[in-house]
Amino acid sequence: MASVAINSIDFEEEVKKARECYMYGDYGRSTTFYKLAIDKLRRYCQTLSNVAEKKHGNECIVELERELKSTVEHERMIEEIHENLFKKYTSGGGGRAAGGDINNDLNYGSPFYNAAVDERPTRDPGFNNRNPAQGVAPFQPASARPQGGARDIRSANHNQRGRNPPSNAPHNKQKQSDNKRGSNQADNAEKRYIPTPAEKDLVEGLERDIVQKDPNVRWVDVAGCTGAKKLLQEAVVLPRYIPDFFKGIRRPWKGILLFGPPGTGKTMLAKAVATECKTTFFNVAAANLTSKYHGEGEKLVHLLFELAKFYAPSTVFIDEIDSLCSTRGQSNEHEASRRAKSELLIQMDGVSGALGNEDPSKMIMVLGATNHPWDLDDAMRRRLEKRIYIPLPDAATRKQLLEINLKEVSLEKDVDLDIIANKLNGYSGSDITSVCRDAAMMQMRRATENLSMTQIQEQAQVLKEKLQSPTIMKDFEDAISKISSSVSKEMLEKYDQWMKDFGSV
Ligand SMILES: Nc1ncnc2c1ncn2[C@@H]1O[C@H](COP(=O)(O)OP(=O)(O)OP(=O)(O)O)[C@@H](O)[C@H]1O
Repeated sequence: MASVAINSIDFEEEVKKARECYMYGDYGRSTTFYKLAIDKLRRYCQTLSNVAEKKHGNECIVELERELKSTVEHERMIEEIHENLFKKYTSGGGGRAAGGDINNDLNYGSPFYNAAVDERPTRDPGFNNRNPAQGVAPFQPASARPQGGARDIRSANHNQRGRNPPSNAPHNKQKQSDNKRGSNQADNAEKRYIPTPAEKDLVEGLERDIVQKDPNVRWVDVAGCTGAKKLLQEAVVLPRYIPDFFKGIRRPWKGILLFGPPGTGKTMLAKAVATECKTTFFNVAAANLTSKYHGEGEKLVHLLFELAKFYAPSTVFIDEIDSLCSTRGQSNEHEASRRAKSELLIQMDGVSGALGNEDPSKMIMVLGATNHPWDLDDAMRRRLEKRIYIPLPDAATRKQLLEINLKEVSLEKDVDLDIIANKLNGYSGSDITSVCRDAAMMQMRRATENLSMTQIQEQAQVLKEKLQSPTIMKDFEDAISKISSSVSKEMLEKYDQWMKDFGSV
């Protein structure tokens, strides 16, 4: 059939999706999209008066119906395979362990899956080797064709199995709703979110850049911040362990804001929350939501929360949240970021629903961080109900930070950490890390001061011994004189004021 010239109407999108779903083995959704497309095209043809156009439109309908029929057949075939497998395991031959889950058994990763026996459906011997695109009619536009060539239909079937067990198998009903979007791997394997073809790239990007299974930062790794730790424990950790108490008026907070000068440990605190609560950690730089994935911010935010629900319990940490949720209606606000922001607000409202279901294992906690709390949108500020100030470290915390940073550095006896901590008044945690790093490098600088690269190579062994000598007090004094505090007095006054106006204690 010739390519269709009726490009202007909106059934193209349905055809595109129908074919995409078909290519990826998602026959159920493919069928739905085909039906929608056919319906739209049929109605469109009824409005045509030009005979040739009408004839062409009807030819397209016939072609789409043919594609639909083949999709339905494939869907049936997959269901049949599942049924056969089910019969096999329930007739006693499969040796399933008591209490085992048939859905797990149907996964390829399962010990019950035997590729040699179960792989190929018998109904259509050529099916597994066929490029699915060959089976479908060339209804264009070409843009509607999936890019990158056809995917192996066997892996598509694999996905189909992992994703949705056969709808007509009664034993699967419960599991099916629990496991709607993800593959349910064998018992000990990690479950994975299976995206739709349209979501694939974004989900892969999110999983690569954002999801962290174990951030591995404990409370003890974060110096000071005692008040913040206590509040976070009360707000995040305790509801997970004693959910019955955190109901009604005591319901957990929808979201928490960590604000304060840069480099004071906000990110570390968020990671510690995720580690201590054993939640999946989503570490999102808000700016990425609008810039890195051009124009897809809204979709990305939506998917981010889909993933968070799927991998729940989750902690969604949004750093620099002010860059996404700055005061609304500013003339320079881009439409895409406005939409992403609205989606974030909607999703955050939904998060309380996740908590409201009273299942702590489904809990999603949104933690925002900002160095510019005064730039936050009112709507977002309201949703970040608990607002915790992470100030510059006090003297005791500064000493603790020095100890943490210098635990692998040998120090001369004259090094007095209390004196250094006093000198670092006004420095942030990351400023202190920089001072320690610089001080620890002084030894190497002294040793290599007048040497060329060639001489350094030649004297490597002697140098190595010299570098064993400890860091001295003067190294710290020199480092402090070179590195100044990154936070100004005016900024600190601004934080204090905002804390008085909007902060939580
Ligand atoms: N309280 C702290 N305990 C231990 N290390 C800290 C602390 N505060 C800062 N640091 C050091 O500073 C670095 C930066 O900390 P972190 O990223 O948590 O700060 P932040 O407040 O999130 O900064 P920003 O606002 O710039 O994102 C850490 O990797 C760590 O080396």
